[in-house]
Amino acid sequence: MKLEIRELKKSYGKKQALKGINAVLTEGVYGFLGPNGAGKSTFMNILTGNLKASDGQIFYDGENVAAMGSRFREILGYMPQQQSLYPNFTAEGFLSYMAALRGMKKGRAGERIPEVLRQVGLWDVAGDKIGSFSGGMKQRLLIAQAVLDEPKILVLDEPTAGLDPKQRIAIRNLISETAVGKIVLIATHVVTDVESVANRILLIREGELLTDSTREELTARLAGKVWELKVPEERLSDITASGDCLVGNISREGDLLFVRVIAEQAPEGYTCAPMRPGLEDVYLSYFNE
Ligand SMILES: Nc1ncnc2c1ncn2[C@@H]1O[C@H](COP(=O)(O)OP(=O)(O)OP(=O)(O)O)[C@@H](O)[C@H]1O
Repeated sequence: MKLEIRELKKSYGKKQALKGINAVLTEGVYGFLGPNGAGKSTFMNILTGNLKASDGQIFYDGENVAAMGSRFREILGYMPQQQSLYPNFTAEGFLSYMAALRGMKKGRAGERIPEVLRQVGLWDVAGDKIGSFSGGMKQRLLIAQAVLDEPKILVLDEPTAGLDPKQRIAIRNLISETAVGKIVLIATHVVTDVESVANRILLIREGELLTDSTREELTARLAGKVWELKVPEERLSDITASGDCLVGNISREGDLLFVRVIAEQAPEGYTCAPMRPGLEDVYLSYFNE
């Protein structure tokens, strides 16, 4: 299974939102990371057929998806950013409706709906109205509709937006479980959403793909460059103003601050411990501006 994106471009008037994206996706989970306005939604909307590209093509196993039409949509599952789901539908009713929209046969929908409701942990509330659901439950229902027709390609746009930390973990685990055997693309600017689940990371900025690498390859580039400094509060501005390092997370213990930085060399004059680079550091190193 292969999804190939060739020189994909999109302009809105003078604004070039995608400037020629090239990528080859095979089975696995891809984290599609970039700051607001980078072009993630534009890319996802083109992939899911909601928006027309200005130029370029997408191929699925060598076949142009534009020519595949509804055959491509049938193998695609899409979880949009959270939207107002019909509050008066029950979870089960909503999935029946989505199954009908997708043209699923009644018998198959009847088998799949209980299956996916169980998978996302909503079986017990299958008959409850969506209006009574929490944000996390709604996200789970959106995942359920995306995987209902057993898509080969699963596209998730900001799957944990608006959720609390516990719900985020539950959604991430659910994505890992449902991802098996598929091409899964998760667009987000929340690094922790993809850190543990994605095999590959695509970084996008201003419509350009900066890198397509494994997490390990990306973090290896920062080996020996991430440090934690112990800094008295009054000296924090020295670090932020120095320009020698990128400043990441800051945590406090009493009067001392623990400041995570990326720097070519250990900053002098501070108690300093080397740290193992993570994806957050990678993100900071690309998108600090
Ligand atoms: N309909 C539109 N008309 C004009 N400009 C647009 C339109 N949609 C998006 N843009 C612009 O294209 C660029 C890419 O936007 P896009 O929504 O794809 O980014 P994004 O990475 O998804 O951001 P976010 O995380 O905020 O959703 C931005 O500069 C945005 O302002």
